[in-house]
Amino acid sequence: MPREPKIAPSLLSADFARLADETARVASADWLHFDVMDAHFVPNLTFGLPVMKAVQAVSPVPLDCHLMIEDPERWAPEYAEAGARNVTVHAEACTDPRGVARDIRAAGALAGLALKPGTPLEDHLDVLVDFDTLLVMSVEPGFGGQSFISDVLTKVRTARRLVDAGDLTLIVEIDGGINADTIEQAAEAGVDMFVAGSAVYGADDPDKAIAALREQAAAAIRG
Ligand SMILES: O=C(CO)[C@@H](O)[C@H](O)COP(=O)(O)O
Ligand SMILES: [Fe+2]
Repeated sequence: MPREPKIAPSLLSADFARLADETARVASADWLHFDVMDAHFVPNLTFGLPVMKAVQAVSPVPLDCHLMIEDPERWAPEYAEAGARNVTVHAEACTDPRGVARDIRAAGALAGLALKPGTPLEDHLDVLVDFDTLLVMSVEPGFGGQSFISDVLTKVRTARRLVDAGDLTLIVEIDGGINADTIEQAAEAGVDMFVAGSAVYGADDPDKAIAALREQAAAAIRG
C-alpha cells in the first residue's frame, strides 16, 4: 500500500483575531499544527496553553502541538492532557527526551521529537524508539513564510529507511517552506505528514489548497 500523505496547516499563518473561523476553514486537514514559541528557545512569541485549550475546543481536526520552548519537560504533558493528538518537543531543548516522551504518552498523546535543520538525526537515533513522530524542520524555527532548506531531506530519507525496515515506528513529519514547489521532493524523500502554513492560509480557499497539496504529494509517492 503506498503511503497516504497527510496535511497539517499551521495556525501560525492564520488570522489570530479570528482563530475559531480559521480552524473551521481547514476542516479537511489531517492535523492542525499549533506552533508554541516562548521568545527564549526561538526569537518569537506566539501562544500557549490557554489559547491551545480554546482552539482545541472548537477545532474540527486534532491538534499537533509543536513546542518551540525551553524546559519542554515542564509544559509538554499539559498539552497532552488538554487533548492534543501529538505533542512535539525539540531535541535541542530537552534534558530528558525519553522522560518527556513517556509523560506525553501517559497523558494520552503521541510524542514527537523535532530537529532543527542543523541537528543531526544520528545524535538522537537512540531515543527515537520512544517517540511516535519525528518532526524534521526544513526552516530555522521561529517564523512562517521562510524558504525550504532541501538539505534536511537527507534526514527524511534516513528516517524513512529505518521505518520501512521496521527498526523504528514513526510518523515522519516535515515543517517549513512546504508549498506546491517543494512538496514533491519531500514526498519522494519519505515524508508522511506535511506542515504547511503560508501555502494553506495564504490561499483563497485553504481547503482546496490542502486537497491540491495532498494530491501532489500522493502523485509524487506513486511516481
Ligand atoms: O514551526 C514553524 C516555524 O517555526 C512552522 O510550523 C511554520 O509555521 C511553517 O510555516 P510555513 O513555512 O509553511 O509558512
Ligand atoms: Fe511548526
